[in-house]
Amino acid sequence: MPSPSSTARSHSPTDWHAQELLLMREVMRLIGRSLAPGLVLREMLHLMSELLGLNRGRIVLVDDAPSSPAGAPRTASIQHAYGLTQAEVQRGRYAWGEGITGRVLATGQPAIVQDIDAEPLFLARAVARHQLPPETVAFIALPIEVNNAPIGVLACHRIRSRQRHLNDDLAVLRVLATLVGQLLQLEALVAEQTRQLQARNAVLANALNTKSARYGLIGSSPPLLQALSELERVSQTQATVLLLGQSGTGKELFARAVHLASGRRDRPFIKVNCSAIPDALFESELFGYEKGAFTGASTARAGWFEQADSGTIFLDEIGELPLALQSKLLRTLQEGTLVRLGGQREVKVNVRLVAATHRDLAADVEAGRFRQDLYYRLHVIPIHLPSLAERREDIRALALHFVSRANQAHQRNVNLSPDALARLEEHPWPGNIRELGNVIERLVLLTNDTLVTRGELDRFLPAAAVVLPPAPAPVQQIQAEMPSTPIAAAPLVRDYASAQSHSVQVLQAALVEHHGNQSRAAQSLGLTLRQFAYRLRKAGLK
Ligand SMILES: Nc1ncnc2c1ncn2[C@@H]1O[C@H](COP(=O)(O)OP(=O)(O)OP(=O)(O)O)[C@@H](O)[C@H]1O
Repeated sequence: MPSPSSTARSHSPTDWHAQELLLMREVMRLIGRSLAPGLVLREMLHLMSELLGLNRGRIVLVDDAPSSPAGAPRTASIQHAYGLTQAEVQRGRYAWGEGITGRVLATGQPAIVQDIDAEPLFLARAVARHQLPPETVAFIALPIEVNNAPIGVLACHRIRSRQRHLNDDLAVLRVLATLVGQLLQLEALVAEQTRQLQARNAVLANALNTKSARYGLIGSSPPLLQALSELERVSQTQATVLLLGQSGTGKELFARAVHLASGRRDRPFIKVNCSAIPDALFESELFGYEKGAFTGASTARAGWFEQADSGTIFLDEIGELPLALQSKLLRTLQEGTLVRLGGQREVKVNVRLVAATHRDLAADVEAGRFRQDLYYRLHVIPIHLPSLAERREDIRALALHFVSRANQAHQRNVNLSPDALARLEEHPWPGNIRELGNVIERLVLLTNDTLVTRGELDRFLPAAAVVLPPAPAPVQQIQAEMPSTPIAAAPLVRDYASAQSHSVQVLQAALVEHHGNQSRAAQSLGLTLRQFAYRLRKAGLK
């Protein structure tokens, strides 16, 4: 290429225009080649000098010193340069408002110094005056902005006695300063996303390495690991396990873990949600029926106990089991046999029972709602599952796990900012892990942002006062809503009061009083959990 000073002085306006276009084309080409702005910016400054005679170009950027105390004076320094020695670059540090460069930073306004020798504010700090040509030298400094705030300065020297018009140089420099701002903003965005992905990977890798991951359980908090080690100790035995814990704490996942950790892992795992089955259907569902046992029983059918033979049966919400069936269950557990509804024959079953409840079974025994002998039988190995509030250190890993899962399921690319994760750690989570999972899924589906911050997250967090525990599985909900026409004479059919027996306000007040605990709220109104849940749904509260 020709030397800058010779070309700069002999071009026609058309030549200059061609040089400008060449500069732009070269810079654009470079941007496409590399994401590292250092290379692009240095080459841009080189071409400014080579093609337009705008010499000793430099990019001064605000010093980003997170360790400096709040309120410390801000400074900026030369980060990219062309035609400056190492020592000159080192000297290029400016306080806010200091000299021409500092002023451009402080005001966000461009500065054009026609003659540096005549400008008292000009510092000649980076390049000493005697290093510059003896003729009149101009200095141009333009702000580099991101989101309308100056983050740096693009500056260069210019020999004043050239034919090229100053305004033409300014027009090109303005475009270049805008481009630099965009490049730096992109670089910051990529760096932030990379940092977040690395942090997320670290948390997920850590979670995967823990033994809980073997059962699909995320978390490594001491209370979770404690529950897990109790589980592993008993999994190889045949003993009944009783999982205690609030709704949504992972009782079903733990029940599956008991099954997977046992020698029965290749045999069936049958889950039964006792709170979702109408009383009249309990016996036939659990123990099966013979042909002709009731109207409509045109064929015999094995119940869930038989289907779980040589595997594991998980009776969720066992506190909801009608009293009459509690004694039948006890017999099956003690003798390993059952008799189908309408049958005579004893059928042998080899089933391991895992039961779960969020109720205080001891209190139910006391109140005569639960058989004491069955309670003792179930209570051989109780495992307490911690609430999410007792294991806040797991919230981050769980949240990231749910974000990943929801992103995959809905083909989205949503991330949580560090302050959003901190907000999740502060939330009380009365609905525990299920509530956390639901909030994250809703957020991933509905947010318009790819990076969700604390403020955006707040829109998705429920108001603290009324937090409803989650609903049972959908199929079983349908069963629960079926009219309760007794199939066989059930000795303990609960009285189904009218669905409008309690107003919305009464239902809501009961929930608030019992901190969202549906069982307690139902009890306080003299309703079963199912009756209560049904009314909630009817009232549109669920
Ligand atoms: N440690 C965990 N890691 C990942 N997901 C979990 C964990 N614990 C629970 N979950 C998820 O949270 C949700 C609720 O868990 P689960 O159904 O096992 O709770 P629960 O205690 O049985 O609730 P309920 O008493 O209401 O039946 C499920 O989607 C489950 O996959």
